[in-house]
Amino acid sequence: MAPQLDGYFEQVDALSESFIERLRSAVAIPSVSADEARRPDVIRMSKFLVSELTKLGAHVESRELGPQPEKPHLQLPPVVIARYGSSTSKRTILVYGHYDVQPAGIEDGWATEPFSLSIDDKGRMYGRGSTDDKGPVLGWLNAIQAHKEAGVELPVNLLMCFEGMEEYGSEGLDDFIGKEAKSGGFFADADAVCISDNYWLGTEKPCLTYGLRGCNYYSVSVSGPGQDLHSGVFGGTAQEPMTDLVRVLGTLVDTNGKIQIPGINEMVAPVTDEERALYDPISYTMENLHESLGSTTTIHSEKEPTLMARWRMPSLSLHGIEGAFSQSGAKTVIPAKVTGKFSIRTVPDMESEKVNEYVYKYVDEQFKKLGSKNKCEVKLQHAGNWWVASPNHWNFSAAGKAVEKVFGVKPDLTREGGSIPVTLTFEQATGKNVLLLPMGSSTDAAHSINEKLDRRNYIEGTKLLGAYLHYVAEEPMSNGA
Ligand SMILES: C[C@H](N)C(=O)N[C@@H](Cc1c[nH]cn1)C(=O)O
Ligand SMILES: [Zn+2]
Ligand SMILES: [Zn+2]
Repeated sequence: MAPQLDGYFEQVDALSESFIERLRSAVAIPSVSADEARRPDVIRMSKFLVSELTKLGAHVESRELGPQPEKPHLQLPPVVIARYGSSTSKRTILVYGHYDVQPAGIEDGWATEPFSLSIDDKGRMYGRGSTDDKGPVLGWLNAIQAHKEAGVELPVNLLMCFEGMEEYGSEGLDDFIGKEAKSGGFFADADAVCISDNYWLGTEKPCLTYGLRGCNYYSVSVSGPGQDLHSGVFGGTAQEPMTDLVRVLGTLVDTNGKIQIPGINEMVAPVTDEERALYDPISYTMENLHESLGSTTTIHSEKEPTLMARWRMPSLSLHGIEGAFSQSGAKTVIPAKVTGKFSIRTVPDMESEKVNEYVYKYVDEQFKKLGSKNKCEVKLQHAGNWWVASPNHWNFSAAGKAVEKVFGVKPDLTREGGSIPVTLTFEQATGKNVLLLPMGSSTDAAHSINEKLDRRNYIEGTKLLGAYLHYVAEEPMSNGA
């Protein structure tokens, strides 16, 4: 395999500038799934992928998912599915990624235009979606191209599934995967699944990830007055929705992250001694956290409770308030309706439905305690389950060998604090092992301002994805099903 991989690696290096241009084109499409006005751009991004994959010689289909639940005037973006190779003597690997991104605007504090790839002298490539998840998605396309141009045969059949609603709870995708994983469906012959959509723990050492937290995302709206009011004219005469909302939101979690909703923490599976022992060997320091956090304002001061808090415990975050005055300046308005957004990251053995029940009950109680005449409504916006898999499978061993080949180190085995709602769906629908093989590093600032992907992670990451396909082709079946 060595000469084949060497030829492939050389080709990746030779094509690296064109791979960066491919990422530049993708970042320039503001495919923000949460923003209705951006839906045409999300669709444009799907077309970009279809066109790139077609040029590479893949069989590509753009599959419609129908109207968006709750917003039926909007069509969901299509799922782009593709196949490269169909040899019955090769293993078939299904890869997943998403082409939608989180919202971003220069006014949020970005140092450069978020939808224009900007590369600094250290090779940091800034732009929304660079690491989450356009870089990794394009990594698969780059891997195909470099194989073709190096004249190296892809040692597996590659199935691809790229969606455009991941950052909005992967609406519509579960049913689609369920259907396509069945006999005769597009994904029916997958032997294993690989997802590149999370991050290394630090900046130097790659990792393989076998667990994710789930995410239940809520909105809580408080309304009263018929329209926004002048606070000089109406202040002191009307009960204010914003006052009620911040008081309710303030009861959900404390400064040290302890969730105040009864029943939530009680559902968490106890940590076993065996599990605790897994944390010690992981290469991670509080300095790594400070670097990625951009501050030292941590809740814990030690590595183990920090990693547990991220991977193994639930957390509740407040995200924002729709309808509130948020610009600079001093507008003296009383907003008539405000909607707070918060989410709970879930872990084993939390049950999503129960989490919802506890949240609704608690929010109602807290609002009632205020004795307000305003109206309060709490709703689930979307939910995705937690996932934990076995890393003792050929899918993981192959990825471990690929990491050693490309980066010269053994990867850490990690869990991830973020959520990829369809991971569990893929596992259940295909009945196959799912591996998370991240490309980006801990300092990439996914979802934040100044999101970036380092050139090294993108180019060596492309090598890694290709090398993984070679090692996966060679792994004996005995190691897992
Ligand atoms: C880990 C992945 N790259 C990611 O960012 N996932 C999102 C998924 C999500 C859930 N609700 C909204 N988006 C995340 O973890 O926030
Ligand atoms: Zn994301
Ligand atoms: Zn992502």
